[in-house]
Amino acid sequence: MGSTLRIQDVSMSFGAISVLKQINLDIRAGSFVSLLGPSGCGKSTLLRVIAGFEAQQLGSILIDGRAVEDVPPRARNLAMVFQSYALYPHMTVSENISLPLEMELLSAVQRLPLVGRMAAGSKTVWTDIRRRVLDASCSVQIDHLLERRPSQLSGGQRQRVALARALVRSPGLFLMDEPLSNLDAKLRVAMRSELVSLNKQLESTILYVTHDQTEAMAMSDKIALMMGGSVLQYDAPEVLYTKPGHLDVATFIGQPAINCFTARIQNNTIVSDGVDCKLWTEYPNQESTLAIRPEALAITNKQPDGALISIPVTLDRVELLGSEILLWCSNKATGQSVVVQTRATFHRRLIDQGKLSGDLWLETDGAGTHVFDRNGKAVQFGDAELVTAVSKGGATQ
Ligand SMILES: Nc1ncnc2c1ncn2[C@@H]1O[C@H](COP(=O)(O)OP(=O)(O)OP(=O)(O)O)[C@@H](O)[C@H]1O
Repeated sequence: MGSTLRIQDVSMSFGAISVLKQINLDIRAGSFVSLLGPSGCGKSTLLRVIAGFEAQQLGSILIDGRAVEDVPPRARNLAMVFQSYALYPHMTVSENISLPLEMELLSAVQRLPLVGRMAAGSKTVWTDIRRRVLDASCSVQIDHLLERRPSQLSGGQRQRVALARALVRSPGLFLMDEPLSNLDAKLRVAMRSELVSLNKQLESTILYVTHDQTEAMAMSDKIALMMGGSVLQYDAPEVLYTKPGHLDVATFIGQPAINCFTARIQNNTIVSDGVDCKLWTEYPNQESTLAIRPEALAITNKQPDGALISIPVTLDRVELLGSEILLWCSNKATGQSVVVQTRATFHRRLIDQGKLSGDLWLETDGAGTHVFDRNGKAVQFGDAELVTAVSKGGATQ
């Protein structure tokens, strides 16, 4: 069974540069959690602190409920997998995988070349090591490569060796730092599902560093989105996407990026230039941001009647992605670019029906729409017309 990991108020600086700012994370045993964020936000540093290669100035790390500040890296019951594989070129695959076990299980005498094999108890330990090397290499399907050297392997095979070397000690926690980023796109996708299967099969806990949101969204039970040394949101992937708590989360997650409009909260309504917006909020007056996911917008040549949000636009460019299509538009009043994502077949139908000619509008019923206050915090809002109806004693359904 995997370990639990608790990170409590961890802060860390390199000299005057504050790299981790009061990080708090609770990671369940057996779960797959990603640290996601842009380059330089502190993901690798946090991993190195957990591994014990760097020391935090404040806060604690608890593995299986035990504070590990005074526990050396080797004794923390964890294994790290790096982007660079870190294999020994002069050793065979088998020797690379067995090395961590040899260091752990054999005495200094038993490790001596030739004579070590004859030392007392050595035979039993070596039998155990060989069995575990075979088990680990079978788990990642490289048991047929055990006698090769790293230079005789492809990138994907080398990464599997690095994984097997981490697996062989059966640690409760795996720390993985961008382990797939040296692989080509196709192999990366294949290895993604293998890592998830391995996580479920071994019930091990995996903390996985990546700056690739697709990778994090595809693999993780939960994602900690980091920026500037802080965790902005720690949630399941779909929650990060559908309920971003902060503007930076909304803009980081999603491809193409969410459309953002400068707006203001004015006497309980949300106002944005060139946008007909019928959103209501109890929030106090202030500058804000209105954000709409590209797939939540529909394009029409009929002036929207009753849409919560509509925007008069011109259609500038169409970009085919395969089954999906991007419609790059600009707001007629402000010139601001707005992107719409839709099915290519649906777009074809609109053209055939002559619905992409003449005056055009984008509209949404409020799905995929978010409002953020001047500090970037998510704002609760509702339908202004519904609120008016309720206040006049009208029906709410
Ligand atoms: N040994 C060090 N000395 C000084 N500054 C460091 C050191 N290691 C990292 N930093 C700084 O700490 C910050 C966080 O670095 P870190 O490697 O943790 O970021 P990251 O999110 O993993 O980035 P990337 O995705 O590019 O690997 C960066 O500004 C980096 O320059």
